[in-house]
Amino acid sequence: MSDATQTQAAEQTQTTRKPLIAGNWKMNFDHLQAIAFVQKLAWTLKDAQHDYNDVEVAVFPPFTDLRSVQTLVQADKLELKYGGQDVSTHMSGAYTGEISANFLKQLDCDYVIVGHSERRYRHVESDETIAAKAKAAKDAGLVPLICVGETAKDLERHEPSAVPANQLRGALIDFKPGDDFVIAYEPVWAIGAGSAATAEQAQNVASVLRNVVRQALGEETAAKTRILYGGSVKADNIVGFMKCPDVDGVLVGGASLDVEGFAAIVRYKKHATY
Ligand SMILES: O=C[C@H](O)COP(=O)(O)O
Repeated sequence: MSDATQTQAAEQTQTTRKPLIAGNWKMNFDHLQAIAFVQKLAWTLKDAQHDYNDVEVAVFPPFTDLRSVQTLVQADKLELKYGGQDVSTHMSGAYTGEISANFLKQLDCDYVIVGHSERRYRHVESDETIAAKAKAAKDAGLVPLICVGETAKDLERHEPSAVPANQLRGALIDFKPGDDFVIAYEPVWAIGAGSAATAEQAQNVASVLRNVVRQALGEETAAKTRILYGGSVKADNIVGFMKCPDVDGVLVGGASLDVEGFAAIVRYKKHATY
């Protein structure tokens, strides 16, 4: 398929992919703060008449908050999705400190993040480990949100898309056509930096990543798979990313910890001209 045909195909299918705005809280908020945050977010979005069918919203609290979030979501019948920030490659047994995908599923998690750069680099997780985590999530009925991204050092030696594309190929090794997963392209140099990639940079890598999915799992899977951008996303830069044909949402870190700021990101269509 030529580049032009691929871009045209991407533009046509983007409308069928529901945008996902995801907040990764990282190691912030205890369970009481989590309850207060989710309640306030739900009220803010309700007041703003947010349509969750139009734009999906998910939060990724620390493990210790998940039961509280589940209780609140169920009691108040919230349409908010949630998930874990990491998962074990194992399902049960003598793995001190690990949390299995089945445990997350039992808490009605929808998603789980795998391969975040803070795990890849600070916890030295290999592509093989991340592939095993993505498989464990899938096998338990969770949708893995697979993070990929290049460091500033990678950029000295490679094209921007080279490392993320390789990471994605590695993570998808056990996936079949039709499987559900989400990809988050997070250039490591933009995470927590205060300065994001440009929309053009995000689109260029996202389109390569969609091609990786196309080559590995076929056109149908490539067309339905959502690709998020992450790295210093805020209310004042999200619109540029959401206009990219291959970007279907964002994974927000720091700016997801402020209810008003995160709600403004969720409501990006209100401050955009489409
Ligand atoms: O998971 C989220 C990313 O690491 C982005 O974090 P950030 O929005 O604070 O740059």
